[in-house]
Amino acid sequence: MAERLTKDQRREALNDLPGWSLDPEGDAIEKTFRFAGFIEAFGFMTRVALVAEKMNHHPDWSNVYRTVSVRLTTHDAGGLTELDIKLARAMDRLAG
Ligand SMILES: C[C@H](O)[C@H](O)[C@H]1CNC2=NC(N)=NC(=O)C2=N1
Repeated sequence: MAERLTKDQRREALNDLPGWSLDPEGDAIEKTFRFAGFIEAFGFMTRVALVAEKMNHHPDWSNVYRTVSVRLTTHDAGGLTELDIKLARAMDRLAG
């Protein structure tokens, strides 16, 4: 199972993830993605869903019209792990 990141590892990972922020407890990272419209937002979610399923690592997220709000945490570990960082990078790539 993936190990929770240390404080230093969390800080280092976030330096490399523009737009992502740590939640107050340090157990999750969050980002709000905004798209041109609903179809673009939903297309993003569809592409991410395929990657997430392949990784067996799934986002907590919600969609309102052209906005997708994302929170990444590793439920099995009760906090942030390398899997969340990997998925965050994939989401940034798929949003671009
Ligand atoms: C059994 C299965 O491996 C787990 O339930 C997976 C599925 N997707 C998951 N997604 C996330 N974000 N955290 C998890 O701990 C997790 N665990």
